Amino acid sequence: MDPPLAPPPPHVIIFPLAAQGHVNSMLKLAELLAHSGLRITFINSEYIHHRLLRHADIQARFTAFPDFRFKIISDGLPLDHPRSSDHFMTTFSYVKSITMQLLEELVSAPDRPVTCIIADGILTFTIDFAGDLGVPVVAFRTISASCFWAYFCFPRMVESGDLPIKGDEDMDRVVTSVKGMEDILRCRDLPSFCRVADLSDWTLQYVPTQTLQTTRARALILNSFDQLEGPAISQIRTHFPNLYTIGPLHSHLKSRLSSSSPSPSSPPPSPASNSIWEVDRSCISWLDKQPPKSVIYVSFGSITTLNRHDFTEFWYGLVNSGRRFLWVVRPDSLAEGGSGAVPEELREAVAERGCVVGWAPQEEVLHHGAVAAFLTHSGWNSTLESVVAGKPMVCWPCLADQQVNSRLVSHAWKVGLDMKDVCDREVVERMVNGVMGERQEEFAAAAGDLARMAREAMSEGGSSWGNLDRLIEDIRSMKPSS
Ligand SMILES: O=c1ccn([C@@H]2O[C@H](COP(=O)(O)OP(=O)(O)O[C@H]3O[C@H](CO)[C@@H](O)[C@H](O)[C@H]3O)[C@@H](O)[C@H]2O)c(=O)[nH]1
Ligand SMILES: C[C@H]1CC[C@@H]2C(C(=O)O)=CO[C@@H](O)[C@@H]21
Repeated sequence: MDPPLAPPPPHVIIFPLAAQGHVNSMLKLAELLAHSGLRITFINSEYIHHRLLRHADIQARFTAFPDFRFKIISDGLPLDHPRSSDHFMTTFSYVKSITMQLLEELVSAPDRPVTCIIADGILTFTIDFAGDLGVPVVAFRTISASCFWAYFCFPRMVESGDLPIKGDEDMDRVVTSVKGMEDILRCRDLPSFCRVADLSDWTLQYVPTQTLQTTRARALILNSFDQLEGPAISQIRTHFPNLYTIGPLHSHLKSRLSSSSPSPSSPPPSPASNSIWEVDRSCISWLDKQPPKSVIYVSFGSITTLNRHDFTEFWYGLVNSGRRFLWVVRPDSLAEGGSGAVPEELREAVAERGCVVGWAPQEEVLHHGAVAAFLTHSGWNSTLESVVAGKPMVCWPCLADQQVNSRLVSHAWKVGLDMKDVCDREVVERMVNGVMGERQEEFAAAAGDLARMAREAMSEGGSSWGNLDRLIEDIRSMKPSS
């Protein structure tokens, strides 16, 4: 008699918000779980998938896992829609309207019984729909634990009078109702959505509500590590007994792939690209020609746009600093359209000391020996990548969680400067020279310590490594939907 067939591996559906910063970290998680033998179905919007196929190596990378599938959905917008930062509020309601049918289709596939769904923590309606189908949901919030916790404390902030923020005079008022972070947050450091006087503002209601709804998920995954955000993580644990801090995911993935490579002495795999923009590698050749630690890398992420005034102030501040700089200016970076071209009188200096590309291999750039520091918008992926690379930061936060993240850099970890709420050429010049000049050693030492802690967390025996093993065992213990 033939031996009984081995049961199929657990099948996990991964459901990110259709945005570069979310897809990036959730694709890294997908690769980690596939690498451990789980079956994955990754839900991508047509817009994101189309661009990943064009600009990243996802086809080649994921065919290595025979059981890996992409499920393509619409985000409700035409493919040529510019998708600036405020389009998410439109897509949330459209994606919610199609999610029940989408999950019914996936869960009813006879050959791929679903074990669980890992859903973006900003899409908690998935918990209800999956619950109706008897499928557990694990939430993955792609922002910092500190920002997640600030959103979670929203009701306490309103009750204590910390919110609403009454106007400019309030911005430096200390916020005392985010437990564990009383000594660090001012009004101006709260997520940008808090900068409204009307508490019934849609976004101010939606994002904290999604955060509070997360308690109804079976578990919570955060792309962070215990030593990086101890105060917030210990508070979150009191509400989420099943909490998995498994970050920095981009580097955790490399650590796992290296440890399982045929010859551990082989160089770590080059960072897999999840870019939805065409990467211009000419900046690496340019960096190769620069002296060690002589360049400041400048990038404001995948959705931030700048108005003409801010663009001009950054151009003058960077040139006047006298430093070499590599600046990512996405084709859609300028809020009013146009190319963000160099002001005529700066062209000679830029030609001499600057390099401008539309999209860079950021992880590789941050690890390059010529790069001394990072002028960033403080998106969470960029922040973690700079932490792992041991590079000090100048932070110019724009949106959402970035305000919290920049405060962590300057006042919790002390690995850089926070240029929050200012865009002025003298300040840009001063801050760039602050991290690259007189205080360079101080910031580099602190950034080096943080990078070491990150390496420990995602090495075998570290907290993130152990938490990921625990998450995988938890998933294996779940019964697939019949
Ligand atoms: O030239 C570039 C510029 C960026 N990146 C990558 O693009 C990602 C950008 O992610 P992030 O730094 O998190 O910024 P956003 O794209 O703005 O991410 C959105 O999503 C994040 C996760 O939820 C939030 O923290 C941010 O505030 C939000 O704006 C990072 O992995 C970068 O390595 C490149 O590869 N090349
Ligand atoms: C545009 C933002 C709305 C919320 C998302 C987010 C989050 O809190 O998960 C962070 O920044 C952006 O990616 C999204």
